[in-house]
Amino acid sequence: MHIPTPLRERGIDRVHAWSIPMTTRFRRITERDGLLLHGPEGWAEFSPFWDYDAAESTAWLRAALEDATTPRPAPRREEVEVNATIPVLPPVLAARIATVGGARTAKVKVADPGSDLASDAQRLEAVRDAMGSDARIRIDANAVWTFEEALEALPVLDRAAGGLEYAEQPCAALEDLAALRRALDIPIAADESVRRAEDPLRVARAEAADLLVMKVQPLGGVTRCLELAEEAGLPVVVSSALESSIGLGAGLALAAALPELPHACGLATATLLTGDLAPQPLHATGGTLPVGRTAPSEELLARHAADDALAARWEERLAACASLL
Ligand SMILES: O=C(O)CCC(=O)C1=CC=C[C@@H](O)[C@@H]1C(=O)O
Ligand SMILES: [Mg+2]
Repeated sequence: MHIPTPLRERGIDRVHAWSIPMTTRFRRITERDGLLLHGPEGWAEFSPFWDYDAAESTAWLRAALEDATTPRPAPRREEVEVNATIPVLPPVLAARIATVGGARTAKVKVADPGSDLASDAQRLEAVRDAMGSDARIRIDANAVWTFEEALEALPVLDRAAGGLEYAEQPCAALEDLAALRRALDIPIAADESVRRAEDPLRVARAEAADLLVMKVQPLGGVTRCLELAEEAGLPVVVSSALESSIGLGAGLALAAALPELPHACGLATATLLTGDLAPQPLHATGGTLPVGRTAPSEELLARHAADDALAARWEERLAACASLL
């Protein structure tokens, strides 16, 4: 694959396109794909979702370039506590994956077009039953509710879950998030209001969230996330963008470098992929993941190589983003 000049100049000497089917449909996708870039520090991942245009995807490229070419920040911890991530599934299946990898925290997807409030509540009840009373359960509504819908749904789901750790992005608008915080006793986390906003700190200034979800690629890299976290002054939950274990490693580097990490991180998503690029994929044990750089094997790069048509789309996308750097 052609390596754009600005990347070559930064020391990128290899680019590889990959594609791996997901175990379950998540975020309306059934297949995860992207590029790995190799540079002086090792391999890094560039894998913006296809609904991100070139301008928005350029932050993802900055993140990958930083990770491939500059040393990661000094870690303050060697392992990171992670949550199980539970897609919109029937209660029996949701309960089965709630404790995968020994997780003591679960994040349950709700408000999907394919589910309703009653089935979301049943999923939460099943997850609480499976995990026990001391586990933490959070939900993620991906910004789909109106304020009124959230005001109705959140107390119902809070009861079904036997208490929510927090609700992630119940509504899209900052005013609605702020009003929910005032109206309810359930902490609110901002995700889309951070990762897709022109100003990721506006949500903190608007007092519209109790905590911030940070994803390394959409926010432009580990260093930028650390700066944003310091400026925001709110607790941070590091979460993945459904990367392979190569990209998850950058999320773990951020989680390891944050001065404080009071909540489990959403980085245990390698189990949502049917395969991985690293011989030892980042699958949690004892509810944690180890911090450190993960390298792919040649065998797995070959096994999961994108076909020619997909590789050509990625080559084009890389060129477009590189020209915007
Ligand atoms: O936070 C987690 O437990 C895992 C990551 C996760 O849920 C997500 C990753 C990428 C895209 C998203 O739709 C989703 C999220 O909204 O947080
Ligand atoms: Mg989210």
